[in-house]
Order: sequence, then structure tokens, then C-alpha cells
Amino acid sequence: MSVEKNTRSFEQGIETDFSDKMSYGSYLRLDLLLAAQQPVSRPEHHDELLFIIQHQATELWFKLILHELRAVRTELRADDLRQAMKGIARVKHIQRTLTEQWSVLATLTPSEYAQFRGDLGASSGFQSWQYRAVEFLLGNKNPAMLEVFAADPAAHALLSDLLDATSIYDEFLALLHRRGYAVPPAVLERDVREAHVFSRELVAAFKYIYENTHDNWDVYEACEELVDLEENFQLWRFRHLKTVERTIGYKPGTGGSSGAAFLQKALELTFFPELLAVRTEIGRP
Ligand code: HEM
Ligand SMILES: N[C@@H](CC(=O)c1ccccc1NC=O)C(=O)O
Repeated sequence: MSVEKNTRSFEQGIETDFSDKMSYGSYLRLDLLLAAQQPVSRPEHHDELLFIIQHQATELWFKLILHELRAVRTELRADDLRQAMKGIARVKHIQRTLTEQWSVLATLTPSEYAQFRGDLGASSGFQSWQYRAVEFLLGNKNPAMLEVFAADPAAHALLSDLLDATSIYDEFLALLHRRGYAVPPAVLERDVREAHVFSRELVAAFKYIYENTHDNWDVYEACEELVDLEENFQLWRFRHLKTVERTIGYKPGTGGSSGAAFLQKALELTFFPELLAVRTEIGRP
């Protein structure tokens, strides 16, 4: 076979018999994965496959984000800040991919979506337990969010466990305390089932770190990583909102909320409010 024929030679050593060897498809369980795209519209709408794959790809990346964030939490607890930062760096890359991915779904026009939206019933991303799990792990706890999982015991249990457990932020603040920083006792002893609420005294601890970066380099770097993580999360939420606005305008959501207005409110939530507030204080007496 030659270059002139534009054909690559099939090398002698290439494996061809997979009757009792693991292959690409069997390792990746492509039988399961590629059987999971089941449009519900009848007749099947051409664009429903895009809608399903966009969501499934997102859920796969959410799965990895959760896996990484759980490890980060354990590493923080073990005072292994360097390993924890490596995990956060990976999560930041996944977030960028997810935010970029919205442009694919933005090719779905309002006219196209309207042709199969009715087939989605009451289902909605609001019922994504992996998304909620990420929010919980980062510290934005909200017990009310469990209500929609009453009929799904596995999802309910997963979220209930996370609600009872410490968040990444709780573990980071505990690490700072162990290293001698002035983390207020009320923050360290807070009810972990509630959302983290803003603490002015904690801002003072961060102010010290941010005004003495040279002597506090590793924790300073960690603070900035958390700020990146939060910003990336917000960018994803913003692209979701913009996609919703261009696709369904200001109609209520299938999940029963007001739609865009409800999503807009999520942009006011913060995971690490003191890490944003400290910026106003730097350089002030
Ligand atoms: C055309 C595309 C989309 C539209 C029109 C849309 C619309 C909406 C609306 C209106 C809500 C509010 C809840 C409700 O009442 O339904 C919502 C929530 C949500 N959607 Fe989407 N969505 C789209 C795509 C996606 C995709 C691709 C994902 C990825 C998994 C996603 C994940 C979520 C999540 C996690 C929530 C809950 C947000 C929160 O609690 O703040 N959505 N969506
Ligand atoms: N809430 C959307 C429907 C929707 O986007 C959706 C439906 C089923 C599964 C995931 C979805 N994605 C995000 O909410 C709507 O109101 O059109």
C-alpha cells in the first residue's frame, strides 16, 4: 500500500481477534453507553438526540467533578494541600469544557425546541442530583432541594449524606485553623446542613493572608484556586441562563419554576463569599 493511493498499510501486528480479549468497546461498556440515548418524541424529532447527548455528556463530566471533589475534601482533611490543588486544577479544566459546550446546544433554535419540549413533561435539570451534589460539596447546602428526590431513594440518600458531611470550604477553613489562622470558632462549629453564611471575622483572616502573600504562599494560592472554581461555576450558570433565554424566553420551566427569573437568582449565590469580600479590604487600614 502506498502513499499515492492515500491508504495506510494495515500493520502486521495490529490486533484483530477479540473473541477472548478485552477490546475498546468492551472496556468502555459502549454497549450500555450508546444504548442510553432514547428520544421520546413521536415521530422522533431530529434535534432531540442533540438535547439528550448534551445532557448526558454534562452528567458524565459532573460524575468526574464529584469524584475529584470528594478526593479534594479528603486531601484537605489530611493536610495534603498540594494534592488537593491538583484535583481542583483538573476540575477547573472540566468546568471550562462544560461552559464551552453550551455553544453546541445554542444551535437548537426556539422553533426546533418547541417541537419536542412538550414531550419532556415535568422533567428538568432541576432534578439533576449530581449538579446538586456539586453545589452541596462546595458548601451551598439546601435541604429543600432533596424534596424532588422523594421518589428516587438512591439520589435522595446520596444528597442526604452530602448534606450531613463537611464541604470543601469547611475542610479548607479547618485546615487554616490547624495552621494557626484566625478562623472564627462559630464558622468551624457551624451546622454543616445549612448553607455557609458570610462571616466578617473570616474576611479578616483572609486579609492577613492576602496582605502577606510571601509568608503564606500555599494557602494564598489555594484561596485563588477556590476563587477560580467559584467563578467557573458561575460562568456555567450564566451560559445556562443565556441558553434558556434564547431557547424558551421567559416561559415557566418544565420543572415548575418561573424559568429564567429563577435561574437569575442562582447567580447571586456564592460558595466562598469571604474570598470575594476580602478583595474590597486589601490595602485598607
Ligand atoms: C434548551 C436547553 C435548556 C433549557 C431551556 C433549560 C431550562 C431550564 C429551566 C427553565 C430551569 C429552571 C427549573 C425549571 O423550572 O425547569 C432549569 C434548571 C436547570 N437546568 Fe436547564 N435547561 C436547558 C439545558 C440544560 C442542560 C444542558 C443542563 C445540563 C445538565 C441543564 C441543567 C439544569 C440544572 C442543573 C438546573 C437547576 C438549576 C438551579 O437549581 O439553579 N439544563 N433549566
Ligand atoms: N426545564 C427545561 C427542560 C429542560 O431543559 C430539561 C428537560 C429534561 C431534562 C433536562 C432538561 N434540562 C435542563 O433543565 C424547560 O423548561 O424547557
